[in-house]
Amino acid sequence: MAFLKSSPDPGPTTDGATDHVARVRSHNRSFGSTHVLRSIDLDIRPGEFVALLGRSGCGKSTLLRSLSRLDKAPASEVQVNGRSAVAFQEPRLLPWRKVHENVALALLNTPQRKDRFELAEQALAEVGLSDKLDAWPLELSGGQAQRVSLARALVSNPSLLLLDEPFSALDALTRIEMHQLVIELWRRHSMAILLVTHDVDEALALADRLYVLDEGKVRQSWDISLPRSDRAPSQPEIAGARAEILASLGVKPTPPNPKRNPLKNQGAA
Ligand SMILES: Nc1ncnc2c1ncn2[C@@H]1O[C@H](COP(=O)(O)OP(=O)(O)OP(=O)(O)O)[C@@H](O)[C@H]1O
Repeated sequence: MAFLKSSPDPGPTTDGATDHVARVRSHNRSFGSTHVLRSIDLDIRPGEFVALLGRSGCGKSTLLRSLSRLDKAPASEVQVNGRSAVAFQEPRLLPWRKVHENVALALLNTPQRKDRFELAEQALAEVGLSDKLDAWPLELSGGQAQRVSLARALVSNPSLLLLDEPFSALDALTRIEMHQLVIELWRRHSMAILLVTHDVDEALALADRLYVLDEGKVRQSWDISLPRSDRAPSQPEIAGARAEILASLGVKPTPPNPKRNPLKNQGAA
């Protein structure tokens, strides 16, 4: 079964349409004479998990900043319906605030201190850190700090969660645990997620849809219908999808090591 299908181009903007949490049309962003984003079209539907993949410097974080409103874009180019929240590559916790206070900082519109604490407590329980409420950020491991950052993004109940390479600094095992956690949170909260990543396998494992960005342009977009739990995809299926995605960026997959003994892997050596 082919699980990678070319996704149709986003249609024209319809006034008042609410079939999307984010809609980007002909979005350009330049810094001085450097054109970073060039006529980007992109849609994120409610509850959808979208990955944005591309080489370093192609404009992924710039697009995420437009979507998060950290960088102000014209409303005709970037529309986000509802609240968005971001988790960055570095957890960005305030070292002089306890863990629960760092999470509660995202609740500026919740006036009662007690309510802020309860919501922070709940969000920290969801990421498995009930025992770290009163810890200081410096007492956390990298993975735990990243969980706090996720709790801080979740606590405001966003309809769009923006993840800017939040797992790239973690070791491989912690990264797998974080993938599982994000999928669990995504299912429970039914929010849409945009994950910025360099990692083709991470995008394939997590996303429903994938946009490949290259030199500030959307090169290609795909629907991914890779079953997450019912049936593990076969190695050739994954390899085929990976090769197709890499080809859109003009990259060839790493060839097998010719010195490796092929019999060894078959258990015959
Ligand atoms: N505030 C800014 N002022 C000037 N140039 C900027 C600014 N923000 C981003 N850029 C430039 O825009 C380009 C794209 O940066 P961006 O951070 O979006 O890339 P990226 O794809 O997220 O890269 P990476 O994967 O390495 O994080 C880079 O050349 C960067 O130097």
